[in-house]
This record gives sequence, structure tokens and C-alpha cells, in this order.
Amino acid sequence: MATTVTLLLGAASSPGDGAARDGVQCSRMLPRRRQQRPRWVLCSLKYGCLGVGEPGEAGTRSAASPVYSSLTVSPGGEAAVAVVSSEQKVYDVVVKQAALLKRQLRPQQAAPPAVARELDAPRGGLGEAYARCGEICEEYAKTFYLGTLLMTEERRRAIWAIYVWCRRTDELVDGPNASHITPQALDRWERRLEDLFAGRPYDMLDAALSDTITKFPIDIQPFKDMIDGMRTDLKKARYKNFDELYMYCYYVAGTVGLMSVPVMGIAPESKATAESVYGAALALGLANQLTNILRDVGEDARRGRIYLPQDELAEAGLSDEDIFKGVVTDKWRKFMKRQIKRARMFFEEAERGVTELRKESRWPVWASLLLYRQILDEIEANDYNNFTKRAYVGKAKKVLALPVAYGKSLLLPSSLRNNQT
Ligand SMILES: CC(C)=CCC/C(C)=C/CC/C(C)=C/CC/C(C)=C/[C@@H]1[C@@H](COP(=O)(O)OP(=O)(O)O)[C@]1(C)CC/C=C(\C)CC/C=C(\C)CCC=C(C)C
Ligand SMILES: [Mn+2]
Repeated sequence: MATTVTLLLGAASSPGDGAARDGVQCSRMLPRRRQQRPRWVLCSLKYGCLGVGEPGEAGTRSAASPVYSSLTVSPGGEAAVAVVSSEQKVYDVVVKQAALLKRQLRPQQAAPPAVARELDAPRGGLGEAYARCGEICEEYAKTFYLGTLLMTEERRRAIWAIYVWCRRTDELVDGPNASHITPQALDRWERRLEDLFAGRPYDMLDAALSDTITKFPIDIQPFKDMIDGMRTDLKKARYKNFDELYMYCYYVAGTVGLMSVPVMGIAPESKATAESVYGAALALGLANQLTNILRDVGEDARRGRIYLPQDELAEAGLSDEDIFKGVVTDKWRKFMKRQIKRARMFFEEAERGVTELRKESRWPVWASLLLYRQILDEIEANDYNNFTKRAYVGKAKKVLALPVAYGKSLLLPSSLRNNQT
């Protein structure tokens, strides 16, 4: 699939001028609709094409010499239709989510599930469903679970319900029954999702999410997109370039950010636009997934999968065989440095948005950002051996991250600090 996906990257001097920010060049080739947007420039976040690497290094491209993508934009600057449509796809989801949030609308005014009436009953019905979601979340993601305890009860339960749905979706393709999962099974999972959004949950865990969507302006699209990502995972074991990888990362992880923002909520004092906060949430999902991919290179290769962009591997003089052999060479180190740099840029983009969330929601997000980002440091500390050594953040570092995250969660929204939107 040809893709160029964009995010909102803060205020720029004038719409559509391709301004550079933080050394990252922004695309001049924006869809018309975006060029008309006041005060924002949508910058292409295809960092592989936009200033990652040292000047003159392969893969470093700027707006001045656009080679945005081998498959997407001609040197003359005409973007292919396919590019715009992929780009537009994520952008449209972001805008739709932001609009729902601004109007505090529920996407589908589904009848609340029958069990919803029992919401406040501590045992049985929804009370039990949410409690079970909490237990699952605690079991799989302890630190994150701890962070959710700071949130209001309604928000915390909603995040647990979303977490559990994501975890179950991932288990379909990665869990013990994964070898039996067919595209048809994913189609059934999607119908089940539609049913729960229509107020017809199949089981108690679905009922929790079904209830959550009646309380927060959550749209079905990111959920459907995550299922699409899992479909991709079933049939695709190579990614031609960063465009393709970006789209995959959006599907399986960027979507999580989009699902979570309506629940986490934007701080009432924030001056940021909802779109920019969604952009940051998307960036956090992407950063996490890229980090996941870099950590798991060896493990994935043993399953016959290489998520790394094929064109960048070739540029670095590396082949699939090199990945399967798994020997750390200077070529590999150089390649990895570039990948890590890109992931860090997404984390940086995400950071700007975390402060815009409601105060009580910021801690778990900061904690997950800091902890995940440290995996990149660990890959470096392992001298880029992600073939046979799993980068792991030790307990002491994990514990230390929690007060740091808490401290950061007390910061004023950056839109108030530096007059950003
Ligand atoms: C403004 C702003 C920054 C807001 C914050 C938005 C936000 C909460 C973003 C969260 C981003 C996030 C945690 C993304 C998850 C990314 C991820 C690791 C996805 C994994 C996919 C599959 O990959 P793979 O199979 O390669 O990986 P494993 O080997 O299986 O690990 C996932 C596993 C998909 C499933 C995702 C989840 C189970 C996580 C769901 C998490 C939530 C709903 C809560 C998110 C909130 C916080 C604070 C972490
Ligand atoms: Mn997985």
C-alpha cells in the first residue's frame, strides 16, 4: 500500500509553507485541504525521508531535494493519488476523533447495553466486567495499571476496557491459537466489534467496552483499523519502505492513542487544538511500536518476519540474510542508529501532547513513554545486539521512572508555557 501519513506538528509561520521545525523539514506537497488550514502546517512524519540521519547520509532528505518516498512523490512534487488517500485516511480519522471530542459527541448513539443499568453495582453485571478488565490489565501491564489508579474511576475503568479489547485482538494473532486464526476469524471479530458498538456485547469483557463507548466520544474507526493491522500481520512478512511500516504501526499502535484520548481527556486549561493532541497520541503509539520492532528483531526473524524497511536495509548494505544470521557489524550499528533516532523523534513529538491531557491522566502516559523510550537506550547499551539479547529495562530503572513521570505530570500544558496551539 502506498502511504504517506501526516501529523499535525505545531504552529508554523504560514499554512502550507513547508516550514522546518526542530530541523525536520515539512512537506510542501500537502493535500489542498490541508494547505487551507489556518495556523497549522501538516508536516510529513515520514522521518525516514525527512531529516533522519546526518546531512549527506543516505536517507536524509529535505524539502529542498524532495525524495519523499520512492513510491509516492515525484521529484517534480506531484503526489500520487494513492499517497493522498492513505495520508488522508489517518488524517481523517484524527480529524473525526477530534471533532467528536470537541463536541463531546458519542459517535453512535447506541442503546446502552442491558447490563449497563447495573453499572454501579459493585458485583455482578458491569461492576464485575470492569473489575475483570482491571485484573487483566494488572496482570499484563502492571506499571501502567498502577498509573491508571490515579485516574477517576470512570476513566480508569474505560481505559481498562479498551486495554482488554486491544490485548484480546493482539492475542488473536500472537496468542496460543494464532496458528488457527484466519482472515475469516478476524472478520468475525470485527462483526463482534460492530455489535458491541451497537450495544450488543457478546461477553462480559465486551460489555465493559460497550458501556465505555456510551460514556466517552470514542469512534469505532481506530478499533477497526487495529483489526486491519492484524490482517496485515497475517499475510505480510516484509515492509518495502518506511511508508508501509508507518501504516502498519498506525494500525496496530497509533490507533491505541486515538482510542485513549477521549477517555484520558484534554486538560480544560489547555490551549492546544484537539487535532494536535490526537497527533501526539498517534505519535506515541508509533514510537512504541517502532521501539517494539527494534527490540524484537531477532525474535521476529526467528518467526520469518522482518519489519524493518527493506529499502533502508538495502541502502545500508544489509539483506534479509544478514538479519537471519544475526551478527552485529558496523553496518548494522549504523543502520540501527538511524532507526533509533527516528523512534526518538516520534517520542519527542508525543511529549508535546502529554502535558495537554487532563492532569490525572498524565502520569500513566508519562510512565509508559519514559519506560518504553528507555528500551532504546538498552538496545544501545547492548551494542545494538537485538538479535540474541532482549533489551530490558531493569526494575530499578522502572521504579525510578515513576516519580520522574509523576513530576512531569505536574507540568503546565506546553500550550500555556510556550504559547503553542
Ligand atoms: C497526547 C498523548 C500522548 C496521549 C496518550 C495516548 C496514548 C495513551 C497512547 C498509548 C500508546 C500505546 C501504549 C500504544 C501501544 C503500542 C503497542 C506496543 C502496540 C502493540 C501491538 C502489537 O505489536 P506486537 O505484536 O509486535 O507486540 P507484542 O510483541 O505483542 O508486545 C500491541 C500489542 C497492540 C495491543 C496494544 C495494547 C494491548 C496496549 C493497549 C493500551 C491501552 C489501551 C492503554 C494505553 C494507555 C497508556 C497510558 C499506555
Ligand atoms: Mn503481539
